[in-house]
Amino acid sequence: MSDIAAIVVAAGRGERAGAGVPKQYRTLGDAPVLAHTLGAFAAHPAVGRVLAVIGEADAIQYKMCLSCLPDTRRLLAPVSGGNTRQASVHAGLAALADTPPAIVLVHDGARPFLSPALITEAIAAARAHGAAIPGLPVTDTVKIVDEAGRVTGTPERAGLRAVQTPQAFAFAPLHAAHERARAEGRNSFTDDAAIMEWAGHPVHVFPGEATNMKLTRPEDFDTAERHLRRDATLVSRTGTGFDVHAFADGDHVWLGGVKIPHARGVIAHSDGDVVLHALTDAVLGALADGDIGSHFPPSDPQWKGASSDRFLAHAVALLHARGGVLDHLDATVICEAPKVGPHREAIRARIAVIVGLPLASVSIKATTSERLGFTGRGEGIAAQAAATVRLPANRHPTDAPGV
Ligand SMILES: Nc1ccn([C@@H]2O[C@H](COP(=O)(O)OP(=O)(O)OP(=O)(O)O)[C@@H](O)[C@H]2O)c(=O)n1
Ligand SMILES: C[C@](O)(CO)[C@H](O)COP(=O)(O)O
Repeated sequence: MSDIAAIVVAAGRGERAGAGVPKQYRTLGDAPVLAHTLGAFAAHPAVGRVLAVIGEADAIQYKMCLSCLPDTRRLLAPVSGGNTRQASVHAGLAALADTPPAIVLVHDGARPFLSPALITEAIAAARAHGAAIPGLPVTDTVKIVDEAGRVTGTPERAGLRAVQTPQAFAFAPLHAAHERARAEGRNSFTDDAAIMEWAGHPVHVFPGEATNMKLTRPEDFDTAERHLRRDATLVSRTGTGFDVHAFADGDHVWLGGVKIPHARGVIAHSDGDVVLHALTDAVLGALADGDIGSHFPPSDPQWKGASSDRFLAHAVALLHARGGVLDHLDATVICEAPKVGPHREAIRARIAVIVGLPLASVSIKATTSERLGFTGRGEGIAAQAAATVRLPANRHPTDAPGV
């Protein structure tokens, strides 16, 4: 089982959004808000368990959400929340404490647009820093105002971040901090990072996503519907990639981010992972944005021996930065040996985690070249790949006529 669990808090009443029904159960597109949110975690390859914290009276609405999800296998039975967000998160942590995960993600049920890449980033940042939260630079000037409406201060804007969820933590210290806050009657923390700060833990901030809005006020639902409609107007593009490395002395090769024992190694500036290189070129091809060599020149010493995960992650980050969505990856390894079959599922799982796709959208195939050519003679290994993405029409400079 994965050592990562997600707690989705959805026990609020949505007073500020109005409409007489908790906002997480209002319909957005073709499903309740909460179904979108839970679906994002349930489909993420790295998340093993998803726990919803719901209102005591909301069991029927919650069941409706489940009926909108294609796969509910990783969803645990929901638990009841408390009177505050803090109390609801505490209820979720308490429910996980008997079989604690290493990392827990805490997310608002009312933030339905988080991307798979943000979940991947949150997990990586929590592994690296213990406590990590997504945040965006503030674009308005922020004032501190007293009860009479008088400005009492203007904080330096450069150091401010508007923070979001998923907030990601090593489970044990977050659980302990929540327990301590509860025992000491500290009940007014508005996010989990604040509890960790209060308990003396450093918290790292990584870039959030402008689209990861929290539905809070009535007008937010119009923005959310517009966001969904924009998604429907994305145009599909396909890119292809191809890569070759010659065999040399060594005892392993890297394929799709997995180290595979083999009687030979490869000659390469990086780790020589033909699968990740071909996939990186395929994503860059779909973006019409050069190739792996133009983004990571082999002449640059910093890429010497580099793990190729970062090349593919970079290409996918470029796609997201342009408002695009990665839909599917497909690669074929061409070699006489090593045999890819025994490693296929591990490779698919690793790639799924690197790019934040569900496993069902990552395909790995292999073929020999019938002993013909350089692969047939065992002189080297090759891979070809295709990436299917969706992009906003006319967003990239190279879409403009004449460019
Ligand atoms: N007692 C609470 C309060 C909030 N939440 C959840 O925490 C998230 C962020 O809270 P917020 O946007 O404030 O939601 P509400 O409390 O529902 O909104 P409002 O304050 O307008 O009533 C939401 O997904 C909400 O359902 C919760 O699980 N339990
Ligand atoms: C956790 C949070 O979403 C981070 O921005 C926010 O603090 C929740 O605040 P709310 O008052 O419960 O909406």
